[in-house]
Amino acid sequence: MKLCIIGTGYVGLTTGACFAEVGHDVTCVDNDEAKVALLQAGGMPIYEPGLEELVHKNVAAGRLRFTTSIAEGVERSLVVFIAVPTPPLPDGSVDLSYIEKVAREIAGCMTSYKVVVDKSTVPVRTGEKVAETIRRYCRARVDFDVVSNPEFLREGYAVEDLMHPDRIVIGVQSPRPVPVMREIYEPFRAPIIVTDLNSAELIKHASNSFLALKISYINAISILCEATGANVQEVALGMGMDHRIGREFLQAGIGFGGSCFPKDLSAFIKIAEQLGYDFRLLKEVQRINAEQMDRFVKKITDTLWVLKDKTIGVLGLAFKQNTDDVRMSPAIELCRRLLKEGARLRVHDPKAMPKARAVLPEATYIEDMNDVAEGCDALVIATEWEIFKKLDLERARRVMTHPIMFDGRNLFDPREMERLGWIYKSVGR
Ligand SMILES: NC(=O)C1=CN([C@@H]2O[C@H](COP(=O)(O)OP(=O)(O)OC[C@H]3O[C@@H](n4cnc5c(N)ncnc54)[C@H](O)[C@@H]3O)[C@@H](O)[C@H]2O)C=CC1
Ligand SMILES: O=C(O)[C@H]1O[C@H](OP(=O)(O)OP(=O)(O)OC[C@H]2O[C@@H](n3ccc(=O)[nH]c3=O)[C@H](O)[C@@H]2O)[C@H](O)[C@@H](O)[C@@H]1O
Repeated sequence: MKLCIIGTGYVGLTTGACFAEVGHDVTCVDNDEAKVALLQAGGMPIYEPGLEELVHKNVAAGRLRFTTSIAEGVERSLVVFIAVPTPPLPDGSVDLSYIEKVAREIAGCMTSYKVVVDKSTVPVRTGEKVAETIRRYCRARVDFDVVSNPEFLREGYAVEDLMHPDRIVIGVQSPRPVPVMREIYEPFRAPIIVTDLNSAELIKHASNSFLALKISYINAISILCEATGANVQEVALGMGMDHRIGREFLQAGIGFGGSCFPKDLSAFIKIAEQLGYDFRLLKEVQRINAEQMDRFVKKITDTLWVLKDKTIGVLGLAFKQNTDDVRMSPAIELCRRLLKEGARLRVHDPKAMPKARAVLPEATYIEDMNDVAEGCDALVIATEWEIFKKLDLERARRVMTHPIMFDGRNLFDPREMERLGWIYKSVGR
């Protein structure tokens, strides 16, 4: 099937590569000329495990190409996916100007029937507006269908999630585009849910909000664990083994971040408000998340007392492991809070240092994670990278003024850390 994807970012690029991998003919479009030039030259604008190989393989096979021209992509394809940003506005609602602009541009160059699929995360009723816009701006007066096909991939596992999805959601206004959508997804062998446009859009916001709720729930439980000497990881395990609850998304920590959960929560609360419902449950999820960071910073200041002129080593800058993405990263937020208190920072991340430098220029960047502790008054774990479990703890202990670790991701065993001579503080244990 000939497919076009508009917006070659985390979602567009990984989706495009996976569609090509299963045999579709894919044209990825982006209006960022530098990004397209980089991709055409064989470079990669993002780090995502397995993606580079997939892109190179499918470009070489002639199934994947990059362009800055929407007209070229639309002309060549039957199905046009929209995967452009939907960032938050200051009041929490969604900036839909990228979607609207792309919808107009697609309409302007359509000369035959197209299926226009929204993959960006959008408020309920956006698909209806996209359809109206295309109708208004399509000079050629050709037929089209608008489909909502939300994306559920996680950064850091994007290729795996796309190749083996739990489900595919297809929201339609009529049955006409359903066979085409089924054909696109048939190679992925996943359950397909066909529903109406509004339900599909709600499924996406409701899913992300529920996952955020799960994290805030376990973070709230971590407070009770700390107050009673219980262990939040064991509580989470005991809860999660009930298959109705499930074990995932029960990792207590410094709170969730990233380019999606915070913005999607705000958006969902705003949409609910516009529809006449005060979604207080989700406001509480936001409040618990903000307080979790406050509590962690307080843990550091309670122990170190004055942070001014102290040196703190921070391991982790990405918003989670396996990615170089620092958008709305709790680790970056934590660094900013420590800098504000007057601390000096020695920081390291396996992949996110180039992107972090742009938003956190005040820190000293250390190439080797084992060199971070040198001269530090404390070490902080801010991102759940598996590799940090291999930190040379004995060497770190020797080169620090005092071996204190604040583990915001519960990577180490508290008893073992104490045995090794550390003052060790984690979350909910
Ligand atoms: N990042 C993620 O893990 C996930 C993101 N989403 C949603 O997918 C959407 C896209 O997110 P990301 O891929 O993270 O964003 P991104 O910022 O990484 O990529 C978006 C791309 O669209 C391009 N673009 C903007 N306007 C354009 C235009 N007029 N014409 C052509 N290209 C244009 C940008 O240059 C950029 O390369 C958002 O709605 C997001 O909420 C959904 C699931 C997962
Ligand atoms: O809509 C989106 O963009 C995506 O948002 C999330 O994916 P992502 O933001 O890539 O990352 P997650 O793995 O969900 O982690 C988000 C944040 O929650 C934190 N987290 C996650 C899980 C957990 O148990 N505890 C916890 O604190 C992570 O550290 C991270 O800061 C969802 O998991 C995806 O299904 C969705 O497609």
